[in-house]
Amino acid sequence: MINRHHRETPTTIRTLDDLAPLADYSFMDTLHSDPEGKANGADHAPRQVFSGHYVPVKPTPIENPEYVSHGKNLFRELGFADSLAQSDDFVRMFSGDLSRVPEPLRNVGWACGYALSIYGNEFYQQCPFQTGNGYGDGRAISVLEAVINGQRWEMQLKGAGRTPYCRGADGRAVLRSSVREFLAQEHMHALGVPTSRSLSLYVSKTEQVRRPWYSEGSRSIDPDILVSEPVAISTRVAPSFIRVGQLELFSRRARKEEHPQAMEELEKLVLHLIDREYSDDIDRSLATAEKVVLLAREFRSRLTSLVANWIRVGYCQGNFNSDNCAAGGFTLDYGPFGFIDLFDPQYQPWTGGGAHFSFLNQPLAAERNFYSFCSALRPLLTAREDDLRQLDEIQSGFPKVMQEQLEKMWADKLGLEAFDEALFVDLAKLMMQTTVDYILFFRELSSLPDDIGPIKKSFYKGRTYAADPDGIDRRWSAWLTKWKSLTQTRSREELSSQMKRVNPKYSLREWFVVPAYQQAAAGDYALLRELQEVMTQPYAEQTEDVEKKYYRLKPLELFNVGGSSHYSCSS
Ligand SMILES: Nc1ncnc2c1ncn2[C@@H]1O[C@H](COP(=O)(O)OP(=O)(O)OP(=O)(O)O)[C@@H](O)[C@H]1O
Ligand SMILES: [Mg+2]
Repeated sequence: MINRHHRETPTTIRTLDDLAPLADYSFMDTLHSDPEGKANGADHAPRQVFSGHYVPVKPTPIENPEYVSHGKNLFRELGFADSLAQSDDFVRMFSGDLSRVPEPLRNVGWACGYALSIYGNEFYQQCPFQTGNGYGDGRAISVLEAVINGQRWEMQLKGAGRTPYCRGADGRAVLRSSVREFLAQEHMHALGVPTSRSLSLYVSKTEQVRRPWYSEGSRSIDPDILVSEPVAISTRVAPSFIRVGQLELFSRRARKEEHPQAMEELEKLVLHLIDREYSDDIDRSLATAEKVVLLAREFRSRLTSLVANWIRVGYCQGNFNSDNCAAGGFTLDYGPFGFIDLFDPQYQPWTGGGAHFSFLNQPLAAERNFYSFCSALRPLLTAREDDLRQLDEIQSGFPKVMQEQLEKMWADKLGLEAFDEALFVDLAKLMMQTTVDYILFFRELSSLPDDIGPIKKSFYKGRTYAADPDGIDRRWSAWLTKWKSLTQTRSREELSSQMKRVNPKYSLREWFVVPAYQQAAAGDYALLRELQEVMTQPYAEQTEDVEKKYYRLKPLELFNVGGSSHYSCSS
């Protein structure tokens, strides 16, 4: 018999009325609201927020919202009917208008402050007040926490207008950047890489904002024109949106004893993080100090695995600051990211990012974020010598764990039982000298070619190759022979299918996305939806048509094009 008091998720959620009873705002009982925040959420002007974990903020709806797309796989996982995404009250809520949501949904959302460390160094100057009290969710506003099928999800609008942390900016996101994030999140999930997820995407038919961008075909490093672009709101979903930078904000306050509750607020945030993101790994009944040590160990394991996965699939985050590093260990903030075409350890699409956030430097950038994370936890272990020593050991052990994860990842990509350094070093050299397409190369290799014919499909044939093609081909043949000799312990079929589960066939290359958001800006969403379909099955062979269109080298004329090969901002 069904217990009528037990909150069962209906088999299918068809209306906002079905979703409303699943809302759970209990975090408001444990976390602190900014004491100066206006309860009605009419708090949109930039100001300093001195304490509290969140500020109540009412989103600013976009005018005349139109449905663009929704995360179909996520909808299925949540038990949402596809039709829900286009139903009036759902569209209204997720395009920023909370004024008419059914109870017990609330008509005020919330935004959070966070601190910033860049490559492990604490920064304050990005805050308009130079104190760190005005930095945080400048255009991200959460509107709901809900427990759906036993799992808790926070739903966060991006581009829903100003918050106290907007730093004088408009709080909007343009369609271009919203499309990029929307597609990338579901692609990453399908690639098997932990990430925030995409719920929905709505665009305004009438409201536009001006942003610096690149003229058609521009090769300029920095944007060379101002363009008017439609504003959009995408909603992303995760168990929480707590960032390493958020822990740092509260830790800095505790360290400096900025207010009497600073230490308590840090502890509450850390316990909240554990509850939302680590409840399966950390026993609730432990004391805080014990939990903190376990948290550091588990986050280290997730972060190293995450970054190894990024490299496996050819993803460069671009701006891996501590405020873009989710404390739950998943990918967050798809701003100046990119998926690699040509293998280049220094690949970095963001012109403001520098080499420290480049493709193969991501393990080091992660290490810096991990150090910021551990430093933020340290005040909670004051005078606990033994726990502090453990934390230090966990911190200093990061490079070793990272290296193990990377070696395992390269071994998997190559279908080897164990990492072979000499083979790998030879390969990396050859890939760079030949200039190969990262995705095509590993996928062709996964078909276990008899000779180098098939893998030549992945060659861009740069200058070094062109100077001695036969010589380099011979080296490839020798490499392939050596590689094969190391893979002979497994049956061919088993090896190939296993490699194809690790090496994607389709990747969300920027030059696929550009025409999709351009057409979307003109009201045509067909290409965007096609990309969504293709990129949510990245390991599948798919049809011949799809293969022709999406499994190929980047056309040479598209290299070095502003807005596609590189971008200075992404908002
Ligand atoms: N148009 C804008 N209006 C207000 N604040 C903004 C705007 N664009 C960026 N910000 C804020 O500037 C900071 C740095 O921006 P960044 O590009 O890392 O983040 P983002 O893409 O907005 O957000 P997130 O990290 O939440 O995905 C963030 O705190 C962000 O909220
Ligand atoms: Mg960010």
